[in-house]
Amino acid sequence: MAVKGLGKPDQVYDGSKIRVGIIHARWNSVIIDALVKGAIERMASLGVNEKNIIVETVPGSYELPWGTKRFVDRQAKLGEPLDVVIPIGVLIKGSTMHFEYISDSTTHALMNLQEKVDMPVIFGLLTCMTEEQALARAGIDASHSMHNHGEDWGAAAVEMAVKFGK
Ligand SMILES: O=c1[nH]c(NC[C@H](O)[C@H](O)[C@H](O)CO)c([N+](=O)[O-])c(=O)[nH]1
Repeated sequence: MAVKGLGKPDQVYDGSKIRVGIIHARWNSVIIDALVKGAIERMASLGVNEKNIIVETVPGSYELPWGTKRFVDRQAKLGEPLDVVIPIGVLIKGSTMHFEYISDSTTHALMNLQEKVDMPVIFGLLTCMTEEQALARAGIDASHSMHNHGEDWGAAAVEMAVKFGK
């Protein structure tokens, strides 16, 4: 019996009235692209209009917190305010402590950002020990051993924006 993983939603949420921002890093782009695609496809299946999904990028995961804050501010200034934002990054452990420091600092910064931007900031950071782990969590490993985590992030974005929107 599968124990781990996202449980069934308490109801199906209608995303037709929300605007979502996706801001993704450009490191490990093959994995990033699969995660972004999965998030967009799941949100479209929940009624989010693709013209209401705005995609922005930053160089790496470390830039996600500041980039997200400025992205949210910019959209508000344009008169196209976001209801929820999904920062997406893929960190893969190398031979130094770089991975640990970016993973930890970026995670805390994204969590704390929610109060500052007053909207849900979905946690779309993969922190993987190997490339194989990252490929599996984007649903693109050879054995398709796991589903695409981007789909979970898309579903969480719709639920949080609809359930707790302003
Ligand atoms: O998004 C990532 N950024 C990474 N580094 C770049 C970092 O996020 C910043 O862009 C850079 O340090 C400049 O600020 C990574 N590694 O170093 O391994 C990584 O795996 N993933």
